[in-house]
Amino acid sequence: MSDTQTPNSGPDSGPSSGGDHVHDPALLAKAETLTEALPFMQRYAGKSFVVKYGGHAMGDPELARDFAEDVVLLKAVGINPVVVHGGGPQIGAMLKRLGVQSQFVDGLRVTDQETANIAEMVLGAINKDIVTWIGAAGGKAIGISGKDAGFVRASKVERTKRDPDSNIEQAIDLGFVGEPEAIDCSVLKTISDAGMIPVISPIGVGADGQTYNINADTMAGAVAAALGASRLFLLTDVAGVLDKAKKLLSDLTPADIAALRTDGTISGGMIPKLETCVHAVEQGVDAAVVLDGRVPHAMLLEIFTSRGAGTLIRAG
Ligand SMILES: Nc1ncnc2c1ncn2[C@@H]1O[C@H](COP(=O)(O)OP(=O)(O)O)[C@@H](O)[C@H]1O
Ligand SMILES: CC(=O)N[C@@H](CCC(=O)OP(=O)(O)O)C(=O)O
Repeated sequence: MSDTQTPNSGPDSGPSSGGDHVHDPALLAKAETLTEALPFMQRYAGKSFVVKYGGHAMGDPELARDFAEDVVLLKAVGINPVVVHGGGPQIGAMLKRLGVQSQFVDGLRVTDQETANIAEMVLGAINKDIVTWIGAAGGKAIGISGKDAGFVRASKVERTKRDPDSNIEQAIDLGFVGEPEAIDCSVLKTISDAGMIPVISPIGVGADGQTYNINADTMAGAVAAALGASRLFLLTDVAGVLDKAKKLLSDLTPADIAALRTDGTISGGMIPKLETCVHAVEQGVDAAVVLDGRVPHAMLLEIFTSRGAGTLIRAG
């Protein structure tokens, strides 16, 4: 320490004269926030957290900066964050610009070869943006898709729908929509062990080399399950899962989610999101959380304070 520096002369040390600042409530509140975080830091050190950053949560550059800072902070306190990103709205905008029609079935984009190519291109650009934000926040990120080192082998998603007239199950062809069949976690561990943060684009490769468009929630859940992650965070553009009266549901089990789906409370993109959460917790992930990505530092508040945010999903 230099001669001119005193123990309280940090950038935010407040009034410099007298002893009053020792009891400065703002300073004490900051110290309390840090000590409140301590048991959580101790509990989670060395654990993997998978964070899915949705396309809807990406719009605001300030929020993107906050998100990157949160991820870098997790890494700095010994947690291994793994980022999986979406980009649905951005893919939709590009398809529109190029005059390509697009439709969704249960939150999944029907994907022909041209759509798969465009999705891969748009997701690749988003991937590098996130890598750059993390770099700007002082972290080191490596951007990869499931094609890199072939780490996500995908297979075609098969869906059926019951025809209301004949009551017969009919196959629906979603094209090149894939789901992870096998994930090679050694690639992620190599990146994490080297002090870097993997940033994953939701593209997989089939046994035959075919490119598959994977819903980013599905990808995140599969990565979390394969890693045996402690937490799966799904950042989106709503406060969490809402009931029919738009009230936040703060805790859900897989049985609750099945009932919400049957009675139509959840629809669209929330369907694959919650399917993912159920799958992840049933595969051993301790908990999944649907979080509001519009709230600055939503993830830090959820992880390092005792006030929960969003909707927590645990195995029943
Ligand atoms: N019960 C529900 N509670 C909250 N959101 C819901 C519900 N049912 C459907 N949704 C929709 O799910 C959307 C989130 O999914 P999605 O659009 O795929 O987001 P993201 O791009 O962040 O993954 C919300 O914006 C909302 O429109
Ligand atoms: C098969 C499928 O639906 N793939 C998604 C992949 C991106 C995604 O999931 O992005 P969000 O998380 O932002 O919605 C798509 O084409 O939109």
